Amino acid sequence: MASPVTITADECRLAPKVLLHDHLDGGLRPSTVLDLARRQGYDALPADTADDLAEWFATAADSGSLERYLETFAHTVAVMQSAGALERVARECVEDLHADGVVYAEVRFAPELHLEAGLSLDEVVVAVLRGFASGEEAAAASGRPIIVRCLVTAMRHAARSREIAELAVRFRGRGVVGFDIAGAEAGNPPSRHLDAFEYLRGECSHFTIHAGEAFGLPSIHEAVAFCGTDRLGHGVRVIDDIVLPAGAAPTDPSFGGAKLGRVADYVRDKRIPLELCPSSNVQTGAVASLADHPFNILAKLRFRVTVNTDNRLMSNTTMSREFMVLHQQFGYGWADFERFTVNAMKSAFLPFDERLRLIDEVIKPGFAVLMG
Ligand SMILES: O=c1[nH]cnc2c1ncn2[C@H]1C[C@H](O)[C@@H](CO)O1
Ligand SMILES: [Zn+2]
Repeated sequence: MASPVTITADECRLAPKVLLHDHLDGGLRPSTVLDLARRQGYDALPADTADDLAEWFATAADSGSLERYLETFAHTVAVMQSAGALERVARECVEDLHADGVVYAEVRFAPELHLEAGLSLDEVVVAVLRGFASGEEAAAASGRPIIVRCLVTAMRHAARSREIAELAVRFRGRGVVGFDIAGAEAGNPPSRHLDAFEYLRGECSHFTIHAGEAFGLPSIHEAVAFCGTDRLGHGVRVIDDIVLPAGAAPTDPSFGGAKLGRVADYVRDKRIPLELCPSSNVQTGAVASLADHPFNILAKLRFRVTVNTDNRLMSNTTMSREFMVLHQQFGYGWADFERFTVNAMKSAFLPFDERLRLIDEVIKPGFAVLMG
């Protein structure tokens, strides 16, 4: 389906965007990785200019395997071990999202990966929140505010999820709005961390789970049915539980004859948001190509789809670029992007009244301008 309008990259930057799935350690500026490495004496970087490093990350991450994709994080995590480095990376993250026209973001990272130089979990979170606050202040002073909140991630192959869940609750109301698990999915099912999820549910706290990315439907089933997740990180393989009408093309405007299995039905009925990350999903092999991405099918079937970056450095992307990619691939126009953005804002872990305010005062007026 061709879009009735042609959308440009500049216009995408102007759109008020909402980002729910972005990793702090996957979004560093290449120049900052180099600078921090020099200052800290880290000499294992695979390139020594910002351009070469950017290209190295994008190429190495473009592996078709989540495990190999994740290996690239060794270099970013290595230079994020001091309070000063964490604060700088967090502040620059807000600056970059703000420059890209993001109005609300939830940025996640795994505090347990930043303890090598002796920081405590709490000190790590404090440093990151300080960086976010300083980025927000600068944005507010520019007259175009951005709100950035933090999700703390536990690594699914490790055994600290309960401790990290307690960290999320301890920092609730101070900038942390939820919890996540990430890392290599195969062999590390969400149910390994049931204790953390039960604790969070008892605390009326929010969480999302990376599921249905490298591993299929069983992982999504566990995340929604056993763990009770609020959202799905990716969740892209929910498509494996959907049978399309014979001969349906990915751009088919109607999938009325689609047959949903029990898991897909549950995800859609409960309006469980899918944090889809088109470019990253191709790099990790979650989908074979952008043309094969089920984004459009899921959107047409009225799943609660949202657009996300995952790792801006590894995928050499931004929210605007993900919008452009979807526009070029599926012909989406502003009404579609407004719907995906409202989907994201409704699904955020921010208090309800603040979500409504952003929808009514920022997102809808912003898209109204673009729609002329
Ligand atoms: O897409 C992903 N799937 C699973 N784990 C991921 C993904 N992107 C980043 N991570 C991991 C690597 C990071 O070090 C960690 C915390 O941000 O989360
Ligand atoms: Zn992710």
